[in-house]
Amino acid sequence: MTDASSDIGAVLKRLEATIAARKGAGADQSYTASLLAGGAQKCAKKFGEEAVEAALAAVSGDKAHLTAEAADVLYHLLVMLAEQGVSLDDVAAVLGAREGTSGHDEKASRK
Ligand SMILES: N=c1c2ncn([C@@H]3O[C@H](COP(=O)(O)OP(=O)(O)OP(=O)(O)O)[C@@H](O)[C@H]3O)c2ncn1[C@@H]1O[C@H](COP(=O)(O)O)[C@@H](O)[C@H]1O
Repeated sequence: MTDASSDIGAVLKRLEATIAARKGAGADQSYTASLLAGGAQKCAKKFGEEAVEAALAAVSGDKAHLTAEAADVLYHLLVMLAEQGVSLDDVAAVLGAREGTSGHDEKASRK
C-alpha cells in the first residue's frame, strides 16, 4: 500500500506546485529559481545531462544509483516543463489518449 507522501502522482503534483512557487524567487536561495532564470536552454541542458546520467546508471546495473538519477530526471523534467508552461495534466492527457494503442501500431500508422 502506498501512502499519500510516497504516491508518485501526489509527489509529482506537490513538486510541480513547489517549482511554480519558485518562479521569481532569488536564484541564490533557490536552485529551481536559478534554473528557471536561465531560460529554456539552461533547463533543457540540465535535463539532458540528468537523462544521460540515468542512462549510464541503468547500464551500470546499480539500482540505487539509477533510482537516485531517476528522481533527478523527474525533478529536472518538471522544471523544464514549468519553464515552457506545460503542466503535468497536459502530459497526462497525452498519455491517457495513448492508452491501449501499441507503440508498434502507432508507428505503423505513420508510414
Ligand atoms: N527534487 C529536487 C531536486 N532534485 C535534484 N535537485 C538538485 O539538482 C542538482 C543536480 O545537479 P547535479 O547533480 O548536476 O549537481 P551540481 O553539479 O551541483 O549542479 P550544477 O552546478 O551543474 O547545476 C543538485 O543541486 C540537486 O540538489 C533538486 N533540487 C530541488 N528539488 C526539489 O525542489 C524543491 C525546491 O528547491 P529549491 O528551489 O532549491 O528551493 C526542494 O525542496 C525539492 O523538493
